Amino acid sequence: MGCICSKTSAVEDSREDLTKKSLSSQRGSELRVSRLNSSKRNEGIWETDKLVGNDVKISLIDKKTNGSFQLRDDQVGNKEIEKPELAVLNNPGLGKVPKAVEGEQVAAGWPSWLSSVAGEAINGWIPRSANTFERLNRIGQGTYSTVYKARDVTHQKIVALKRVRFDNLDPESVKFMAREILLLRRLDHPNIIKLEGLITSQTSHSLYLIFEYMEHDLSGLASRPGIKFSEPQVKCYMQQLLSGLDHCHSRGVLHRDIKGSNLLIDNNGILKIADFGLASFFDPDHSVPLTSRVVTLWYRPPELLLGATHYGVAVDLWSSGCILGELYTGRPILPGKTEVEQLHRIFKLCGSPSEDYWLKERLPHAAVFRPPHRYRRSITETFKEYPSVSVRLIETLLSIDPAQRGTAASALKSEFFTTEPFACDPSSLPKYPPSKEIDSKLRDEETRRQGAIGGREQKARSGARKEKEPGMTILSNPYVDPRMSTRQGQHSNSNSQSEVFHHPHREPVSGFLVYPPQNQSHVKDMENNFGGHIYKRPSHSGPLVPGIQLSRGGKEVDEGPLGSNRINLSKLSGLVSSRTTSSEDREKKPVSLLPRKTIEVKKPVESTNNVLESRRHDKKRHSPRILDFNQIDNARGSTQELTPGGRGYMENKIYLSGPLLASSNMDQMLKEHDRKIQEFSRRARIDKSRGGKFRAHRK
Ligand SMILES: Nc1ncnc2c1ncn2[C@@H]1O[C@H](COP(=O)(O)OP(=O)(O)OP(=O)(O)O)[C@@H](O)[C@H]1O
Repeated sequence: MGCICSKTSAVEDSREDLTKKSLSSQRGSELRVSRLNSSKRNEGIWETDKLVGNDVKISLIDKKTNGSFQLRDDQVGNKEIEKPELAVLNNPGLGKVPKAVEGEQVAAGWPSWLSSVAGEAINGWIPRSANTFERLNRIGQGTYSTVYKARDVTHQKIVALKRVRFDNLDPESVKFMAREILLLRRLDHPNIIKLEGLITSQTSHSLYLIFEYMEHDLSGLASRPGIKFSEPQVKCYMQQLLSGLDHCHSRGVLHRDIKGSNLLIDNNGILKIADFGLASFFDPDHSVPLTSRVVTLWYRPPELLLGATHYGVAVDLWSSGCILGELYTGRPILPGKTEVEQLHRIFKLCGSPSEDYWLKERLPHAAVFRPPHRYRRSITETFKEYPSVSVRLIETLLSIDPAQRGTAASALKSEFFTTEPFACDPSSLPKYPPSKEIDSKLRDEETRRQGAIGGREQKARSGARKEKEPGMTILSNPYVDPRMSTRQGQHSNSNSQSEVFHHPHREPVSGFLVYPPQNQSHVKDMENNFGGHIYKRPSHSGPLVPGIQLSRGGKEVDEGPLGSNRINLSKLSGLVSSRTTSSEDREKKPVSLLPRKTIEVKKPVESTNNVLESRRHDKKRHSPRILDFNQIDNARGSTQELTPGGRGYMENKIYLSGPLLASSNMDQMLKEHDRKIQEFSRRARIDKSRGGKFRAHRK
C-alpha cells in the first residue's frame, strides 16, 4: 500500500486524489509520492510525465533515480497505489526515459541503442570501461551468454563478467536483456547475486554484466566426483535458496529458472540465486498473462507444461522441490526428455491431477495432455529412505495444485528447518575446488572423446570380423550420454537403456549425497518410478545431449504455446526455455516418424502488459505440432519412441539389420545371381572376340 500525497511545491502535505483531472493539471509538476513496498516505505519525488489521449496512461518519473512507472487505469482515482513499480516493469514500453535523460546517458558513455530502448535499466549508472578489466578464463557457457572470470583492475578484485547475447539492432532483444538488469537492480539480498555494474561504451555493440565472483554452482558441485552433502548441508543450501526466493517474491519477482546451475555458491558456503534472464515481475493482485515457456524442463511445474499463463510464486517452489529431491537422491528426480515425457514422469511421481483440478484450472493443453488413466501419488514411497520431515517438504513443494505448494516463507518455517539436525552455518561447510557446470561438461566431453577413441580402436580391431557377419545388428543409440557414467559412475555399457537410481552412498560417485540407505529397495522403486529412461542433463548451454535438437547457439526451436497452433509433442522438447529464435532456427523442419494426431490449440488473449513476452513468441515459427501421450506409457523405457526435437527414428540411426528373406528364397536368389554373372562374362568374352565393345546393359 502506498499513497501519493501532494505536489511538493504547492500542496505539500495535503493529500489529493489521483484523478485524471488532477494529474492532468499537475502534468510536469512535482509530486511527493510515498510508496509502501512490503514492509518498507519508500519516498521519492515524482513528476507526471504524459497523458495519452482519453486512455489514461500516466507515467510518473522518479526525480531521484529517473525511474518511471505507469499508473494503470484502476490506480487512477485512488490515493493509494500498491507496488507502483510493478506497473512499470511489466510494461516493456516503460524501459524508456525522457529524451533529455537519454542525452545525458549517451554523454555519460552509454551507447544510444541501449539508452533509447532501455534507459531505465541503466539509469543512475555510469558504464565501466573494458580496459579496466583483465579477462581471465571462461567459466560459464549459457545459451544466452558466456561468462568469464576477470580481474577488476580498478578495485583489485576478481569478478564474473557475463557477456549477454542479444541483437542490439532489435529493440525487443535489447529490452529483454534490459529486463534482467532492471530486475537485478531491484533485488538486494545476501542470497541473490549482486549486479555490480555494466561494461560497454558509446561505440560498443556488446554489453557485459559485472557480478561478484562465485566459485561454484550447485550443478558443478553435484557432478564433482566424491562430493557428499550432509543433511545439515542440504538444509543450509535449501534455507538460502528459499530465503533468496522469499526476497524475490516479496519484491514481485518470479525467477522462473531455478535449477542447479543457476544456484551459485562461494567459498564461504553462501548460495546466491543467479541468472534472472527469464525472470519477470508479477503482481499477485493483478495477474497478467505470462508465457508458459519458462523454466528448464526438468524443473518445470505441471501447470506450465499444461500451458498455464496465469501463475505465481508456485512455479519457483516446484523447482525448489525438484532441487530438494535432487539433493537427497544425488541426481535430477524428473529428467524428462520432452514435455510429454516430463508430464508423464510428474504424474507417475506426484499422481495425476484430480477431476477438480482439471475443472478448476481449465489449462490450455489439458485436453491434450490428460493421461488416459489415473496415476497414484508415490512421493512418500519413492523417498522413503529419507527423513520424514524432508519428505513432507518435498510433498508440499511438489504438489500438483500450485495453491498447495505454500510460499517460500512458509517453507522456511516448516519442520524441515525447525527439527534437528538443523541447517549448518554456511561458513562451516567444506571448501571445494572450483566446481562449475562447465567443468563437468568439459569432463564429460573428455570422457566422450576418450570413449570415441577407444571405440575407433575397438572397431579397427573387430572391423574385419564384423564385415564377415552379414545380418549383424548395429545399434547406435545417440541418447546414451557418456556423461551418465561420469555423473553416476554407472552405465559403462553405452547401449544400456535403463535408468538405475543408485543410492549415492552405495555408489561413491558425484552428486548430492546425504543419508546412508537402510536398504536398497528404493533403487527398484526409482527404476519403477522413472520408467527406465536414460536421463540427460537439461542445459541452456547447447546440445551436449546428442539427438536433442537445439538450434544454432544452443537455443531450442521454440514453438511457444501462444498462437493458433497444432501441437507436435515429438517437437515439444523444451529442455530450454527459449528467449529468442533466429531465422535460421525457424527454417529447420524437424522430421517426425511418430504416428500423428493433431490438435488445435486456441491462442490465449495477450495482455498489453505482456507485450514483450508475446512479441518473442510472435517471432517464433508456429508450425504444426504432433502429440501422442499414450505412446509414453508404451515406450517401456525405449528412448526411440521419445524423440526430442522430433527427429524420429531415422536420425537416431538405430539400424536393426537381420534376415530380410526366408533362407529358401535366399538360395534361389544366389543361384540366379550366379547365373547372371556367368551370362555377363560369357557375353563379354564373345563381344571381345568379335572386337566389339562390351555393353553392360545388353541382355
Ligand atoms: N557470478 C558468477 N560467478 C561465477 N560463475 C558464474 C557467475 N554467473 C554465472 N556463472 C557461471 O556461468 C554459468 C552460466 O551463467 P548464466 O546461467 O547466468 O547464463 P545463461 O546464459 O543464462 O545460462 P543458461 O543457458 O543456463 O540459462 C553458470 O551456470 C555459472 O556456472
